[in-house]
Amino acid sequence: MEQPLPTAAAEAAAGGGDGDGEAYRIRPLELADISRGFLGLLNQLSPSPPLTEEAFRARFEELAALGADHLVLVAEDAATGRLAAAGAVLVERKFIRRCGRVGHVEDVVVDAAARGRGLGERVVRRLVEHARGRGCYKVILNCTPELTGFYAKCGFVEKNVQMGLYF
Ligand SMILES: CC(=O)SCCNC(=O)CCNC(=O)[C@H](O)C(C)(C)COP(=O)(O)OP(=O)(O)OC[C@H]1O[C@@H](n2cnc3c(N)ncnc32)[C@H](O)[C@@H]1OP(=O)(O)O
Repeated sequence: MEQPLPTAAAEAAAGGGDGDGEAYRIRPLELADISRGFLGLLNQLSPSPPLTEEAFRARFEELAALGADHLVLVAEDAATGRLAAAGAVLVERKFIRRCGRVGHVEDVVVDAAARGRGLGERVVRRLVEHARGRGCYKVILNCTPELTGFYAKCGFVEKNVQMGLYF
């Protein structure tokens, strides 16, 4: 039986479930989303080799075990049932800042055909609200310079620089 990630209740409590007659319903990722275009959506973010259903399920269950500290949101097109956007936030638990928490926004993507209608901003704002509801004192993300305007619209300000080391 299909179960949404257990973060669903916490996310709903933080303002989720806005399916009230809107064209897109933003909700937590479900196992069945593999057949609603989730992987194709992620492919628009970063082209990857195809993922088997088994691998998808294993990763889904791994993330579910993290509870509300890891939330993947998707936007479902109410008319077609296909996914039009996705994004994730994970909550880092620190020792500093009196054992403070930091939200990390990752893997935000809107289907090419649905861009420019405010969907990306809606997803990001919902991820931020989730992090705030989990007690985070800040939310951070990495992006290319071309996207700073988009994230500024979502309330972010530029701070420091990103560094990476790839294997
Ligand atoms: C942390 C990360 O995940 S970074 C990776 C981000 N994802 C990608 O790059 C994947 C490919 N791109 C996309 O999926 C989309 O273009 C997104 C997610 C960047 C934007 O999604 P959209 O739904 O098109 O954005 P949305 O319509 O919500 O835009 C909100 C506002 O930001 C503005 N905006 C959107 N994209 C940009 C941009 N690249 N530069 C500047 N402003 C932008 C819009 O004009 C809009 O402003 P307005 O309110 O004044 O009209």
